[in-house]
Amino acid sequence: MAPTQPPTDRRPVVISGPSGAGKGTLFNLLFERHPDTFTFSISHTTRKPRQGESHGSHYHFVSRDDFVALKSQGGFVESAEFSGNMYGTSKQTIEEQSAKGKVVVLDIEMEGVKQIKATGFPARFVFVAPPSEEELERRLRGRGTDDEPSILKRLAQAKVELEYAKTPGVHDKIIVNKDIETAYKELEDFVFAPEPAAKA
Ligand SMILES: Nc1ncnc2c1ncn2[C@@H]1O[C@H](COP(=O)(O)OP(=O)(O)OP(=O)(O)O)[C@@H](O)[C@H]1O
Repeated sequence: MAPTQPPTDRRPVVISGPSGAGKGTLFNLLFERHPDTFTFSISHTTRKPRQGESHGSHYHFVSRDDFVALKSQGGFVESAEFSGNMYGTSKQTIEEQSAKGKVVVLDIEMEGVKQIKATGFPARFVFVAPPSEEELERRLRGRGTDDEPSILKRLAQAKVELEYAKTPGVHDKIIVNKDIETAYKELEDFVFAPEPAAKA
């Protein structure tokens, strides 16, 4: 049976895994089936807003100087630069969203996961794996959102991520997304499970 009470474990849920493994599909189901329980973390970025994007809703749009200052104060749990723009998840944003009673969900790539772990920020780490590399390729092609170079890049990166995920203790839960409803149930069960007792 689907849980009717909010999760007792309030730590943010960090979801990572290769592009095309089905992270988005899974957390969209979680948001749909538990409206008002979860929220996405809103990232900071130095890139300019695109048409239709608003400050505080899609991103916190900040100047490079402000970004760098916040970073040097240890204000980000993770940050990265892509195509000349900086992106990061601020501790304050997570804390504010948690204070509104929501469980924060973060969709983060592997380097970000490493950074969050290094800061010791309390979080739960879920890795979504594809059933096989062949199926991952089928899904990436089937999705129809990427051109050939992008698909090849994602597949190469997937190998690195799948290798990293074998490191013991990195993830609290590994979900192999074969059948979507089975994988969803695993995610839901994990997210709603009580917080494990602290080790003495
Ligand atoms: N269990 C499943 N069985 C078959 N197809 C699936 C399954 N889960 C997801 N898919 C499909 O695989 C494709 C990739 O899924 P999705 O976009 O959710 O991946 P993602 O991990 O969020 O990727 P990205 O990191 O690039 O955003 C989509 O077309 C989706 O519909």
